[in-house]
Amino acid sequence: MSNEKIALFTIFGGTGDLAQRKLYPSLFKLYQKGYLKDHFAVIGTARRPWTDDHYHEVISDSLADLNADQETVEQFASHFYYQSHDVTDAEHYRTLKKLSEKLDAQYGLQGNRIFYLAMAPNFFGTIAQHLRSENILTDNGFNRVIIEKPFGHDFESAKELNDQLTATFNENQIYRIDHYLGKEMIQNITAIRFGNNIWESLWNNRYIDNIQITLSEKLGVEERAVYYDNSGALRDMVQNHILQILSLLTMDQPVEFTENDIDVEKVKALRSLRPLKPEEVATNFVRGQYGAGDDGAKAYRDEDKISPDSNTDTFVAGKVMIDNYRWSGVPFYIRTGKRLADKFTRIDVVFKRPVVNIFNHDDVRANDDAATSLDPNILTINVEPTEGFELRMNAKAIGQGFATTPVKLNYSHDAEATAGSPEAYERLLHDALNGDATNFTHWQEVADSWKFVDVIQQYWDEHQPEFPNYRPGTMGPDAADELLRKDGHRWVYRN
Ligand SMILES: NC(=O)C1=CN([C@@H]2O[C@H](COP(=O)(O)OP(=O)(O)OC[C@H]3O[C@@H](n4cnc5c(N)ncnc54)[C@H](OP(=O)(O)O)[C@@H]3O)[C@@H](O)[C@H]2O)C=CC1
Ligand SMILES: O=C1O[C@H](COP(=O)(O)O)[C@@H](O)[C@H](O)[C@H]1O
Repeated sequence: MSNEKIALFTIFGGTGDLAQRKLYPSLFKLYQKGYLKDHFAVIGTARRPWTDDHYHEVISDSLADLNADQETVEQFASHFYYQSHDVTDAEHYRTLKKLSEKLDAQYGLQGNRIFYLAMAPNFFGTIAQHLRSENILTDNGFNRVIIEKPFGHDFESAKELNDQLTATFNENQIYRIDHYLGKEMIQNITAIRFGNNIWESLWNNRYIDNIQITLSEKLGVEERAVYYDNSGALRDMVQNHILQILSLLTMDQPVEFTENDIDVEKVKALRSLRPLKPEEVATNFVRGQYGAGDDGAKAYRDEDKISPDSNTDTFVAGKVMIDNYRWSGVPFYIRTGKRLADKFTRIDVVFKRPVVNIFNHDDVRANDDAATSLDPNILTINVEPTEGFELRMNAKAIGQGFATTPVKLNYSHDAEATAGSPEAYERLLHDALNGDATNFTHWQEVADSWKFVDVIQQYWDEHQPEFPNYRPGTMGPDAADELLRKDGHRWVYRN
């Protein structure tokens, strides 16, 4: 049976960085795998006056790292058409409509349309509005719109944007990208939780002590300084990726593994986040900005296109509580930042220690405490660069006598399987072609996430930070360690 998908992609922002670095290579991989074949076409659109021939060269260059054979690349690129225009100009859409109809007839696209908005978010509303007013949507096929992040700057702007989009598209036609949801190991969270009785029966406040989510980046803001300086780590990484991961870790079991059932549970989890009062922000959240490195690395404020007195956060750590029966009392520690020690994403699930240490009764008596000096079991989900799981347990140390020692059970996907597995954007484009929005964020999730984050951002905006406060190559400011220390915890990953 053929797996071929039929669609016309219209990429707004076809000359941009995202299109060239992520979208064209991902579409090409779908082409190599036969999901895209004869019945697809792509219109790239932006203001630059490119010709189709030049566009084909750009497509070909964007695939350079994939080492594909030239003939396949040329065949793939021949499905691409470039249209130069300004998206604020209604004339643009009339030309687009004509070209779309021509390509539909030429490639047999059955009215199926995917509109990919790979542009600055301030254009999303106007594009959606023109797609409606200029009758670009079809009656005979599907119409889906993929929206890049950021989805708004706060709850109000996100709502305004959503209202603009829903004036043209139904919620089930809107695919809000969160590329973390396309990552193999993030998708694995539901598999390990709901596919293993040992985990699901322990996945609650009786057995779990705390959960830590770390999204650490070694690089700085690179080419995206202007966007980042207006955003900061809280908006850039916490509102979306981290809260999405948190919702997958904490949601209750969906009735079925379907988009709707999963969405219902994720929304419940996000609605259970304990909202912070402004006066609680400083004790539950830490912000940071990197200074200069000993090796001559620039401070954030000295980076290109960054304001020299910028108060933008390049690091966030926080303690999040979830007020429901399953999670009451369990802290979720989150952190993310630029120019940290290394590039990795991991989740550490720290279990409660055994209540009695039969191997050392003095230990219990001395502490007068339920916890013992036995190490806690820790399940680590390595999201990247290694993909796999690690479980720390206590075992008998080899040899005479009886002492316990921590050991690790380790599983990693093998390098060959990982190399062949689809990249996040490829997976998500494939899902959108299939009409499956499970790994996209629904409006209610976006809304609840912004409401949680807005309180923190607003408090920060009203209070002057003491920046810079961490050195590049570290895991952020000392206050991020103190955040856990004062609860009697510590980060599982420390450098
Ligand atoms: N790049 C990345 O790694 C990531 C990007 N994103 C998001 O993706 C979106 C695009 O980002 P990115 O590709 O980096 O941005 P770029 O600045 O590289 O691209 C912007 C695109 O918009 C086009 N454009 C700008 N103004 C107009 C206009 N008035 N009419 C028509 N086209 C216009 C530009 O082309 P021209 O100048 O020719 O008009 C260009 O193609 C943003 O929402 C960003 O936040 C999200 C995650 C990662
Ligand atoms: O969304 C974003 O994510 C990247 C990090 O993504 P990863 O897949 O490389 O972990 C981040 O660099 C960027 O600032 C942010 O907008």
